[in-house]
Amino acid sequence: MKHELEDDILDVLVSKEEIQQCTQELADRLTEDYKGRRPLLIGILKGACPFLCDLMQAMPIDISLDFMSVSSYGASSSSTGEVRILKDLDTSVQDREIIIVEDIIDSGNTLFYLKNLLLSRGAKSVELVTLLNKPDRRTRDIEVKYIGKSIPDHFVVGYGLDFNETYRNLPYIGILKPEVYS
Ligand SMILES: O=P(O)(O)OC[C@H]1O[C@H](OP(=O)(O)OP(=O)(O)O)[C@H](O)[C@@H]1O
Ligand code: HPA
Repeated sequence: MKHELEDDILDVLVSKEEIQQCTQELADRLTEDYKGRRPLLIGILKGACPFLCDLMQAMPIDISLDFMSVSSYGASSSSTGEVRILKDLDTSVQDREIIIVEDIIDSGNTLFYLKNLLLSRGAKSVELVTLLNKPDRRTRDIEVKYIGKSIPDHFVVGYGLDFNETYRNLPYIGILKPEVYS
């Protein structure tokens, strides 16, 4: 029998409808806070792509857009939390108001590093928006102003989030069946 992605999902944690609702609420807040300020939205590849696409279309204000791709060095063992930049920005951040867009914040290491990097490059302000937040996993003290939904410490996939580069195209956030890991 044909194997479908859905066969590997134990439970739907955040439905398509709930994702849409969280996204709209975040977009409304960002629209209100950033109108007239032309923020630079920076999407962190690859996981943030579906969320970024939906979020920016729900923000009827002037924005600009760029992307970064980063990879962690085994973050928790590094006190500086350094991450490797695989793709850097095309745009200068000097004096820009930045909104970093993420699908999920887990340890907080990626955003801790990126926020400090962009401030050191002369950004005027840097705020973080994430669809999902896993507070139980946090090892970095970072302020995340815009959070869609806080979730328990499950490994989740879908809507951009992957396991071994699979499941990113599921339209909802799901918990994987344990046997998929083993
Ligand atoms: O808070 P942290 O512990 O730093 O984890 C969060 C990071 O991990 C995920 O990316 P991942 O490295 O899996 O890359 P991907 O988006 O390409 O899947 C996610 O998109 C964040 O960038
Ligand atoms: O729960 C997760 N799923 C997929 N990628 C992730 N990166 C951090 N947390 C997760």
